[in-house]
Formats: sequence, structure tokens, C-alpha cells
Amino acid sequence: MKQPAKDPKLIKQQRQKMLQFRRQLPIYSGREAIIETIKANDAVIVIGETGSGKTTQIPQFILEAGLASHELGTIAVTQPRRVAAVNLAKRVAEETSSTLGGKVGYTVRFDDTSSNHTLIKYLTDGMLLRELLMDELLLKYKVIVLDEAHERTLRTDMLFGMIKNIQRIRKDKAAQGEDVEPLKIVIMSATLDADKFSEFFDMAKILYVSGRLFPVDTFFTKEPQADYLDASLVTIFQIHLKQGPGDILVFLPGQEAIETLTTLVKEYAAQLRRSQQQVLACPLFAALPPSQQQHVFDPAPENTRKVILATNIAETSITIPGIKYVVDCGLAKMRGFNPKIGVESLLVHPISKSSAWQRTGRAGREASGTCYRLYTEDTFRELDDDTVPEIRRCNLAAALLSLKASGVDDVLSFDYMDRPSRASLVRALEELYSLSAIDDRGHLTELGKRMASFPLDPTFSKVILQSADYGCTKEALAIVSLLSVDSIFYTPSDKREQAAEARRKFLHPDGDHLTFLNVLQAYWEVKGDLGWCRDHFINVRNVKVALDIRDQLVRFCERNNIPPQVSCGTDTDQVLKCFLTGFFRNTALLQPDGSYKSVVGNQIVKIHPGSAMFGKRAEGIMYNELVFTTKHYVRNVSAIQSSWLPEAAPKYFNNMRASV
Ligand SMILES: Nc1ncnc2c1ncn2[C@@H]1O[C@H](COP(=O)(O)OP(=O)(O)OP(=O)(O)O)[C@@H](O)[C@H]1O
Repeated sequence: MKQPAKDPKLIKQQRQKMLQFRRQLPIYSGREAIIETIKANDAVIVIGETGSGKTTQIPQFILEAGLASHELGTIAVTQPRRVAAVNLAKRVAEETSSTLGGKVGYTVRFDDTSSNHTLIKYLTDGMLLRELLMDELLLKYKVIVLDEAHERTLRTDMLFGMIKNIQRIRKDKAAQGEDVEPLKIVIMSATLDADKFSEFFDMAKILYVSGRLFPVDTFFTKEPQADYLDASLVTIFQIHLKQGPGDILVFLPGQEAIETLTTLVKEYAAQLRRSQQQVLACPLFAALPPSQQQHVFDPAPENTRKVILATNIAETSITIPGIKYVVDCGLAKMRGFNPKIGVESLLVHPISKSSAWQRTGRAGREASGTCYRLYTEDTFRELDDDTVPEIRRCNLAAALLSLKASGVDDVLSFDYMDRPSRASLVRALEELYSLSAIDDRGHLTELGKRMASFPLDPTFSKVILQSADYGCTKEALAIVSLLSVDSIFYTPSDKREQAAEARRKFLHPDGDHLTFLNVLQAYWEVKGDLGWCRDHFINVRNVKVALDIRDQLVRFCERNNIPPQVSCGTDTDQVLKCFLTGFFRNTALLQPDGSYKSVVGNQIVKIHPGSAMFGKRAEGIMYNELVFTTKHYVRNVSAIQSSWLPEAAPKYFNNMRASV
């Protein structure tokens, strides 16, 4: 249908209004200084409070000053999270009165709205790393803006070193008369150890932008809170019943907490009188499909207060219209890695001060706001200033694989801003070697190249790539997708027995992986019937999310010439053998006393009570996750035979034998 033409007078008015708004932003008064500094320096660090206008304005300043163009090269602005990249591009397209995908666009995994016309592109740091695989010097760009640098994600840290190197090479080439534009780098954040960054980028110039558009009042609790879910619930309804209009954004550590609180908020909201303002609970976490994530940006219906329950994906960069109140439980799930036993874990930790300020900064963007921190002021003072960089606390195999795929062969002497310990670098290289992603001289193999091109962790991409040889791609795709969501089961605390009973019919004697497959097959047979899901305590939303991921992986397989429908039928050992090619390190063998000892690290591990393998004995087990609580629990567990191990990872197990 043809869109009605917009009234030119209306367009002009909207433009004027936007320009007026932009001019009010604190950063606008520093416009000239920012432009001059970027003009005169190769690298600039901009520190400005949350909401001062860094992310939306600086790229526009650069463009307006003619520092980037189709001839010179365009502007890339990286974001650690896709939801931020998408919404910033939308906002800046609006501010520049252009259509998304024209002058302003975004590129995130599986979604690209940029075009040949795009001059300002918002993209995730992962996508810029991917572009590096095609264009080693990123010649397309004249200016690269690394935003939210304080987050220190693994990918941003890799980009720091790589982009610094690219800048040096381009400068040398230009000095030698080659037709190459030197690259400009802008690093931005609200909270940053500016000197450290400046030193890393060869004494880059630092610019401070003071002020924010609207104030945010911050409150702490008087006493520590024993139960953050309960404290969040009480705070939400206190705000709702006692405070003025405005939506609420609640920060929680993970999907599980969000789902529990969403249910509780709905239950409480149902008790509100009809005459009272209603409450709409909107979850927001990374595993939600992007279309559902976008719902949080929709205005609340009339006479309704929106309560957004989010993980830290809403922590930086984004402006959610309508948010006036922020509730911060002070916790986040963070990746950790124990290089001794080579196992990664996802645990709930207190956040850092810089995260707390970022969370606070999500209020006060359109008007003044309030932030309720569900911890005491003393607790806040004891928080670390900054989050420990991910590179120091997670498994580096994926990072080193992508460094190698982008042409950085000597990963040990790569220019890291915070050098990971030698032990974790060596361990990651060993892991890549045993996965056959690199050869014995440390060079990337053909398999390694293919693994790097897949949008998954190397262990999972190996499983999918090997599934063609094991004839079980259909099963591998289904299980990998189901493993990428929190849980496909739903266990209400008052119906544990019933839920366990209802699920019993899916149980596969060989464990969780094949049990998941049984659930999915049954779900397909009943075509996802909601009543059936309810009766069997299946978490429909998570299954749908998993199926969405599966669709994306199917497309990826097709592009890589792996037929996605190849199935091993009833020969399900093939599936487990195939998973072992990626997860051979996550295995444990039965001991004479009935316990299981991990093959790597010789740790006693216990099977989680929620597993299909709980209470069972098998010669060996393979697991996807190790959770540290009081004990080392393993989750998502299946039975294996020890004789399968050498076949799954010949390099690893032959070496182990040689060194015994
Ligand atoms: N999608 C949007 N809808 C409405 N207003 C917006 C939107 N995006 C940005 N703004 C307005 O522009 C202001 C500046 O946003 P911007 O993201 O540039 O700030 P910032 O300094 O980069 O903040 P942060 O450090 O939190 O990322 C916001 O405070 C808000 O008032």
C-alpha cells in the first residue's frame, strides 16, 4: 500500500524540533572542540556522562564536519549489544530525517540494514570482527568509534588491539604514498580509566564532556536484602502505588529470575482494582527473539505502567522511551573460567560501580528520574570500580580462533590492553589444537576456518560441522538450539512432583541430550499445542526461542553446504559421538565407589538432580555445563562409552596417553 505523502510543513517542524532537542544535549556545547580534536588527532577518548549524547551525536558531528564521506570512508560505531545497535541506528536515522538503511544503518548478526548509501553504521563488535575477515584493513571506514569501551567484552578488547594495528599499517601505507586513507579512532564511555586507554592508544587525546540532560535521584536500601526478587517486587509496587507516572526498568541477573518475577508481577497486578492504573510486565533478555525484544520500546497502552524486567543487555547505550524509574538489584550473571580444569561457568556476581552508574543512567533520559538500588550504600562502596575485563575471566578459545581467522597468527604476542594469563592463552591454544582447529604449528586448519565462520562457540560449531560425517545434522541442530536457551521445562515450585511425572515419558535412558530431542519430536507431533505443553510442563516460550535459533542455524548450514535434514534415525549413539567431538573435555568417568571423576582436571563431579542421568550409573558421562555451588554439579548430561573418546578427539587423547 502506498504511504500517504507527508506534509512538507510537518516534516520541517519535526526537523526543527529534533534540532532543538539535539542542541540541548550537554555534548552539543562541546561540538566544535570535539570536531577540532578529532580532526587533529589519530585517536581520541571521549568521556561523558550517560545520556550526555555521545553515541547519537558524535557520529553526526564527524559527518557534518566532513571528516567522513563516501570518498574518504564512512563511520562505524560499535556496540557490545545488538539491541543497542538497532535502536541507536533507528534514533539517529530519525534525527537525521533519513530512512533507516540510507544514510544511517545497522548490522547485527542475521540482520543488516546498511547499504551503499550508509555513512553512519551502528554494529555489534562481533560484526566488525566478522568484517575484518573480508577486509583486513577495514578500508571502508575512515572513522571507527568504539563505544561503551568500559564494558571490556572479549570482542571489544580484541578490537582494541586489532584496530590499533590497522591504524598503524594504514598510516605507514599512506606515508609511503599508497592510496590509503589513515584511520581515525574514537573511544567512548561514561566511566573509563581514561589514562590507561590513552596510553594504549599511543597517548590519545582525552576529552571530558560534563553534564547530563536530566538529574536522577539515587536511593539505597537501609539494610541488605536477603531476597532480591522479593525486594524487587515490593519496590515495583511501591513505585506503582505511590509515585507519579513513568515506566519502570528493573535490572535482574538472568532469564530465570526475570521469568519468575514476570509471573509474580502479573499475579500482583491482577489484584489491582479496575479503577487503578494497570501494570504491564515486559521481559527483556538476550535469548528472546529480536522481535519480542523490540516490544519493550513500544509505548505502554493507556492507563498502564510498563515494567521492563531486563538483564544487563539494557544496561548501556539504550534509551527506552518512558522510563522514569530504575530498580537495580546489583547483580549480574557473568562468565567465569577456571583454566586449571578448563571449565567455563556462568555465575551470579555483584556488579561493579561502573555498571551501577550505567544502570542508573537508563533513567533521566527524557525527564528527571529516580534509581532505587536494592543494596546498601556500604555495599555500593565496596563494589569494584570496573568489571574485570572478560578477557581475564573467560575461555579464550573462541577469541583466539577469531584472531587467527583475521590474520593474527602470533596470538601470544598480540597487543592486548590487559594481557590474559599465559596459562589461559596456552590452554585455549591447546583446546583449539585438540578440536583440530589449528595444526601442530599453530596455523588455522580448513576446519578451523569453517568453525570461525560459524556464529557459535567453537565447541558447538565443531559439533555441527562434524554432524555431516556422523549423519545426524538434524539432531545436532535441534539439540544445540535447545541447549542455547535456559530450560525447555517449566517447574512451578508447588508442582514439582507433577512436573517430573509428566516429563517422565520423554526420558531417554542415555540422558538429557536425547531427552531434549524426544521433547522436540513430541512437540512437533502435536504442532506445539498449548494445552499439551501446559500438561507436560514445557516452557513454550523457550522452545519457540530455540526453534528460532534453529532456523537461523539451518540457513547457516545451507550456506556451508551441510544438508540440515540428514538424520541418524534410531542410531542415536551417533548423536552422542558427534557431540563428543566438541565436548570431549567435558567428560567424566565412573569410579569404583560410584562417583564420577572429570577426565580433564580429575575433579569429582555430581550429576545435577534435574538431569535425566541423576541417580544412574554409566561408564562415562559427557556434559555441557558445570555449575559451582557447594559442589561441582554437571548439567545437560548424557551417557558415553570411554572407548568413544579417542575417536572423538584423537589429538587430545593420543597426547594424553603419550604424556602419562
Ligand atoms: N530512541 C530514543 N528515543 C528517545 N530519545 C532518545 C533515544 N535515543 C536517545 N535519545 C535521547 O538522546 C539522549 C542522548 O542519548 P545518547 O545515547 O547519545 O547518550 P550517551 O551519552 O551515549 O549515553 P550512554 O552513555 O548511556 O550510552 C538521551 O538521553 C535521550 O534523551
